[in-house]
Amino acid sequence: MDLKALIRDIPDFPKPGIIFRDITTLLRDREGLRYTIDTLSDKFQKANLIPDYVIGIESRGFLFGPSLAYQFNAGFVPVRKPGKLPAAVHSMEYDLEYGKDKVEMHQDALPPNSKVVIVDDLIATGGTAKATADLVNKIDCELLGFGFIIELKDLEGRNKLPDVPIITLVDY
Ligand SMILES: O=P(O)(O)OC[C@H]1O[C@H](OP(=O)(O)OP(=O)(O)O)[C@H](O)[C@@H]1O
Ligand SMILES: Nc1ncnc2[nH]cnc12
Repeated sequence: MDLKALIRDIPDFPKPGIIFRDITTLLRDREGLRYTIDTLSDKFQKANLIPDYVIGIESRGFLFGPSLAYQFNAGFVPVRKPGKLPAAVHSMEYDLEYGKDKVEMHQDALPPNSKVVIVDDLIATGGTAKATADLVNKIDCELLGFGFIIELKDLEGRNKLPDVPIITLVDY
């Protein structure tokens, strides 16, 4: 299936010069959505990456992570932007193009020695995924790999990530 044909390009959003890869048009397409989740989970399984927990990154990682977790009979753990999670959190700051941002995860979200994968819709500079991997590192868990629907290759975000398999479906 041609997933790129289902992803809409919006020029100059959210600022001039950025081509926004809009996955809402993929999500609303019933065959496209099924194909996306099935293919992502097949690729994980073929690589022998079977997690106990899927970690999804707010907010667009929440659109794919739970379905993937369901396929693996795994749990889903949200990583959120600051101040959203109610219980005690681990926090990790990371650099943006201008300034800084932060991601948080509940301290008790993952039992020690859990096997986890990190899922998001898209990897650009890799800062968000790297910060999420650093959060997992704070607890004694095993990061099996990453899954992204879209990779923006030119930004070389994968070079920031730890040396585990990275599964992607569409490159730009
Ligand atoms: O690789 P990076 O340069 O870190 O960028 C990738 C992140 O940017 C987007 O999220 P965004 O921060 O726009 O938030 P959203 O999912 O809530 O729209 C995307 O969903 C990834 O999480
Ligand atoms: N070009 C892009 N399209 C959609 N989401 C993004 N997040 C970072 N860069 C993006």
